[in-house]
Amino acid sequence: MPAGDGYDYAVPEGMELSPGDIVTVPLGPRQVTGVVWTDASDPNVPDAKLKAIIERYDVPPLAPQLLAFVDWAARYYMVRRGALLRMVLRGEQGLSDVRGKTGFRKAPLPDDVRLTAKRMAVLEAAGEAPLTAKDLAERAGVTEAVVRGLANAGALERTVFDPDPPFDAPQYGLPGRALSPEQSAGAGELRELIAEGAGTALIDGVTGSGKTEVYLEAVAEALRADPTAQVLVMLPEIALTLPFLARLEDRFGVPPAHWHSDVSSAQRRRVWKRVLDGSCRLVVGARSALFLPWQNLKLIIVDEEHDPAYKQQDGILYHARDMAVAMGARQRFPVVLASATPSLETVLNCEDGRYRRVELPSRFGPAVLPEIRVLDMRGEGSESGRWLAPKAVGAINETLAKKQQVLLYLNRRGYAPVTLCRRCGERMTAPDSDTWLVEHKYTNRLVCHQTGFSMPKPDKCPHCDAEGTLAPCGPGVERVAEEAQERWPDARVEIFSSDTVDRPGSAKDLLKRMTAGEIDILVATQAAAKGHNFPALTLVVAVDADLGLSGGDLRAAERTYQVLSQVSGRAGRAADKGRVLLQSYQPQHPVAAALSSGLRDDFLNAELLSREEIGMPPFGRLAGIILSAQEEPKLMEDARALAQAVPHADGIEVWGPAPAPFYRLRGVYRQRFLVRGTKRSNLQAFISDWLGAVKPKNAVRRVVDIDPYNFF
Ligand SMILES: Nc1ncnc2c1ncn2[C@@H]1O[C@H](COP(=O)(O)OP(=O)(O)OP(=O)(O)O)[C@@H](O)[C@H]1O
Ligand SMILES: [Zn+2]
Repeated sequence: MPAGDGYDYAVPEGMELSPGDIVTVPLGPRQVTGVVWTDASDPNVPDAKLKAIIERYDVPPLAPQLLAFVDWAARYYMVRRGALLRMVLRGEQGLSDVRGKTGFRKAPLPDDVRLTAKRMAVLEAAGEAPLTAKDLAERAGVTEAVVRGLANAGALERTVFDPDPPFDAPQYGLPGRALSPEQSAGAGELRELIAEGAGTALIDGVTGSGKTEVYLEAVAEALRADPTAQVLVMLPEIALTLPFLARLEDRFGVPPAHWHSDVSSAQRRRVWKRVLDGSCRLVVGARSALFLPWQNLKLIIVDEEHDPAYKQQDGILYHARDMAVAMGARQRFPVVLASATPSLETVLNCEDGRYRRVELPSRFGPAVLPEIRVLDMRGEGSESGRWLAPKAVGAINETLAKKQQVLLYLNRRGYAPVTLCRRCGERMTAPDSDTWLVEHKYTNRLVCHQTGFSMPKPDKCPHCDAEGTLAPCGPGVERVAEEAQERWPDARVEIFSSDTVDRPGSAKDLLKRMTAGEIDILVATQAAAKGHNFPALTLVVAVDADLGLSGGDLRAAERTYQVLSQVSGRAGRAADKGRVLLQSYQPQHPVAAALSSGLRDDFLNAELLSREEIGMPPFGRLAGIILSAQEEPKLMEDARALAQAVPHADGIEVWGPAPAPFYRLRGVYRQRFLVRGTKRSNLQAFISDWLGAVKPKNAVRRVVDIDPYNFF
């Protein structure tokens, strides 16, 4: 059924079915996996016309509360039920019957085996535990034929096994670490929440206060209270690191199941299958883990709840934190959010008494919060072509002299954000988008960060044909790293951004080297801001603390505040006190003031007030409607027709159409409406009436974004 809202099928004689059963059905010329939604049939479709269900899988049915949630979420996000169900079925390879599969594992190497590079890769990937030819080939990056060839040569042992064994049960009875009195009190409150069996709590604790230790107590309690309870610990993708998994393994005695975009298909299949049969009881995952086929979910932890990465930006535009809270409320289980910089949505929910607030105001152990200073770049700016102010250079000198580590934070990938022709002023843009190309020196290419388009950096200006006139403008991480290496030739300088850690494993390596003190200066984008513990890191410099304040985004100030406090929170997490320098051209901005004074709540209150004044979230509700088409006239026609058809509704306003900030992206033109309502408005009903009244023009795509976070 993952096609639309559902289809009717006939049940063949002798097949017993109930809602939630997973089946194979014919759909047009194909056979697809579907889920039985109801046994009620549509009286308008004569039984004789129905095609029959082909097969029912011998697995437990999806839980009734999961079906109900899919229905609810589909209505909330105004998408087809089938589209949401497709996310639930994302591990459907777990349906194939794999009992008694042939697997391959390490064997003593016979002398006469010819070893090629591909064969070596397989031998390296093979272990004591058997893997199917497919899984082993995937790990080694070769074809299955290579695996079979090695087995035939006697270098791998063939064996029959279950490739998706159940997960070992988490040992909730192990003692956790000794908690501080503050942490104990917090854990006590969460245990109360588990006993009550419902409600949302926020662990509001400064960076390094030990929020993880506290919520792990709640996890243990939920596992203990119900022998079939399942628990999900959700993190932003990027924070799902090895040290975090190791911490969970320490606490519960077994490696936790984990789920995110980088897990192998074998792991994905196993987790999905074992969540469905209920034997996998503890999953650590990124946002999509919310849609695993849970049987008895009893607790969700949402760590770093403020993180914008919880909002999915393509496909179904859901917000995983919001969905977790909604799921808990509808299925009656507790949800625990954690953050040092909670979102305004969550802050307001706490103030209105809807969420319980658990506070951890100080760092654990001897560590204290770093001292934060704003460097006024208007007075003490850097020399031209350089990006570090003299005071920052001085502080870095002192830190390196003490053999401590420095983090230079700049949320801009690449070498330079803009490439200009010095002769004619031409700004390099992508050929099919209104986006600037960013120079990446590392690869010597110009890259569009919106679409991923890239091209070699040309020798000549494409506009005026002058040679060698294309010049980088402004800094990216690569350029700051270049400056650091020039100034401190002996220092070990490395870059942490999605370009330098693009392979699975490379981020792990880099974090390991940083933790072990093998890097002196780490130049990093937001990728390094989250959750890491670098014991010898005592100085953080935000190279451009204003970046992010511009752009007219509703949440610009809030996000800048959050990311700068998170980055600052990396400094001085062990015994040595940390220092943070924020280079800013707007030192009087409330964000800078709140960071240096440490008066977070003043900032939050001021920000709440200004949102309330303009009726914006979290006080009002927003939805975006994005129209896109390859042909501009059709797009404009559709936009005008919609603009004329805006229905009247009390408390709801529609703005637009306006060109989206990137009007042309990948050759597609985009116009946008923004709908604002009050907290009580039914935006979905309004939008559905409105869009339903105007038949879309051919080839114009309309996407509804409920609770938008991005306005491009
Ligand atoms: N009770 C405890 N016993 C021993 N070590 C602890 C305890 N509580 C916290 N720690 C240590 O303090 C450090 C910070 O803890 P943790 O990572 O849980 O903080 P956090 O509040 O999640 O921080 P952030 O918001 O910065 O990610 C970690 O190295 C952790 O191991
Ligand atoms: Zn030119």
